[in-house]
Amino acid sequence: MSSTDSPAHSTHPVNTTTTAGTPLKADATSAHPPASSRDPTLTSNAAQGGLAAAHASPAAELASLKMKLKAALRQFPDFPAPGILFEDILPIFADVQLHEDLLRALELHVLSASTGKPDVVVGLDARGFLFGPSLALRLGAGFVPVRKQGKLPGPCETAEYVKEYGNDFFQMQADGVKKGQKVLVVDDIIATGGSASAAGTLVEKLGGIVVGYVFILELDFLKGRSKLNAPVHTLLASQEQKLGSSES
Ligand SMILES: O=P(O)(O)OC[C@H]1O[C@H](OP(=O)(O)OP(=O)(O)O)[C@H](O)[C@@H]1O
Ligand SMILES: Nc1ncnc2[nH]cnc12
Repeated sequence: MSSTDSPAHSTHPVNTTTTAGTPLKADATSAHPPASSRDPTLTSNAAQGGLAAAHASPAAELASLKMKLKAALRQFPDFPAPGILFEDILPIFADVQLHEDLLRALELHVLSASTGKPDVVVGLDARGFLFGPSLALRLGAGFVPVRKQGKLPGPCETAEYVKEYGNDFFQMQADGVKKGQKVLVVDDIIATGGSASAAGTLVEKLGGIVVGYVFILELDFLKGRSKLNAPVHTLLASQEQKLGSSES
């Protein structure tokens, strides 16, 4: 898998908004890097230059798809709490072509992984449900949800976790994953890694083997991947630091 190992970076096109308004194109700031800068996760020079229409390789196709996906993200300052720059992935799903591009990019990413095809895709409540089942179908894998506490019937395993803006409990049904099954954990965003780490803990409690984690977007300044004990694959990376932070 051509995993994005997310070296230090800071660049992506930025749409911001006032607290209640429509997102606006913004000037670059430390928290909102300039739109013209290159994103090191977009690795193909050809794709960056818009020359990858006829893809010479899966890597070139993936680079081209990433560029389109990244341009669709929106940022909302101070949501859901002051100091949080919220990354909104929903425009991807509102557009048929971008939705298709996302699934193709994730499929390319996973199929190039040395871990091979998983038996089960585990998606995290709630945004991991937006694409987890579709990706599972493409991979010929089952889909099993991790849900917030109190939503699942029958015997469940529970894990508490802390995320970028609060803490919560996750649950999985006790028979959701069978002993020895290979599991790919997917979610839209990794921030602190608390949510994904708790999901991995639940899978392991059920006897599953976590073969990898896949995210659309990584807030790599939070170093969430350090909490995860299996390969981490992210399509895009964003945000050098928290909104309002005085660090350079
Ligand atoms: O890496 P972390 O710091 O744990 O943060 C990442 C998690 O936060 C968001 O979910 P949220 O709990 O806001 O729930 P939602 O998907 O229901 O909006 C996001 O979808 C991830 O699941
Ligand atoms: N900054 C952020 N934007 C969107 N979802 C998140 N989940 C955790 N941190 C987030």
